[in-house]
Amino acid sequence: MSGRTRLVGVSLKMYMGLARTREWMDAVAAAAREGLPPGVGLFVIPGFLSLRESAEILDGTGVALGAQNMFWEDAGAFTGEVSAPMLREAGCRYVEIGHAERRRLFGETEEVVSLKMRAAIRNGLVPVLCIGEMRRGTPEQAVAECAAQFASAAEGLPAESELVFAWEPVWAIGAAEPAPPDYIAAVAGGLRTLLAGWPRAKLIYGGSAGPGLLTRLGDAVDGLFLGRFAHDVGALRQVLTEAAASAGPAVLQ
Ligand SMILES: O=C(CO)[C@H](O)COP(=O)(O)O
Repeated sequence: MSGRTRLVGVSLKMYMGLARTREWMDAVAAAAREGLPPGVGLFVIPGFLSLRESAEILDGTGVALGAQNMFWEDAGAFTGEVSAPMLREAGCRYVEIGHAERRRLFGETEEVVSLKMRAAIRNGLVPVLCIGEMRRGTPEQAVAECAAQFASAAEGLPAESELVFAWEPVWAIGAAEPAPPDYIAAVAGGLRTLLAGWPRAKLIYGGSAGPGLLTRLGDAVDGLFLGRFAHDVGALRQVLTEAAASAGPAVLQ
C-alpha cells in the first residue's frame, strides 16, 4: 500500500546541550507514541553526542534518526571526524550533507559534498542533501543554481538511490519567515523536473519553515526541513498534522 507520503525533518543544529536535547527527544518520542499520522515520515537530527541516547529514546516510535554531517572516508587517521559506519552503528538512517552553514563556515566544496554523498550511499545511509541559492532572484535563477549544485553532488550516483533533496534558500535560513509560498512553489516545480530521473527522491523545503507553511504549499513539496521553529514540540506536532492533511490517500498496489 502506498500513497503520496510526506516527510518532515528537524535538525537541532548546535542549539541544545545534552540535557535539553534529551528533554526534546523525550517529548518527540511521547508525541510519536500517540501515533504518527499515516503517510507521514519524521526524522530528527540532534548533535553527534546525543545520537546513541536519542536512538534508545526513539526505539519503537517510528521516528528516524539522522546526523548533521559525516566524513567521506569509512575509517583512518582523520582526527575529529565521524564516519558513516559509526553513524550507522549509532542508529542513524539519515545524514545531512552540504548544509549551507558547513559550506559557508567550514569551507565545504562541491567536491567534498560529492565525496560525502558517495560515502553515505555506499554505507546505506539516506543523504539529506542540502542545496540552495545564495541570494533571492527569480525562481528560474534559483533552479539553475540548485541544478548546478545537484549535478556536482549527484555525479556518478545511481539514480535509484534513496535521497532527500533539502532545498534551502540560503537567504531564508535563520530568517524571521520562510520564502514566500508562491516563490517556493515556482522553484519546487523546477526542482521536481530536475529530480524526475530520481524516483526515490523526496523534495523538502527548509529555511525558517514552521506551522502553517505546508498548508499553504499543498503538494508543491514532499515535506519540510525544520530548524528553530521545531524547538517547540507543539509546533512540530502542528506541522505533522498539516503534513497528514496534505498526504495523499493510501493507494492499494
Ligand atoms: O537546517 C535547517 C533545517 O533543519 C535550515 O538551516 C533551516 O533552519 P531554520 O532557519 O532555523 O528553520
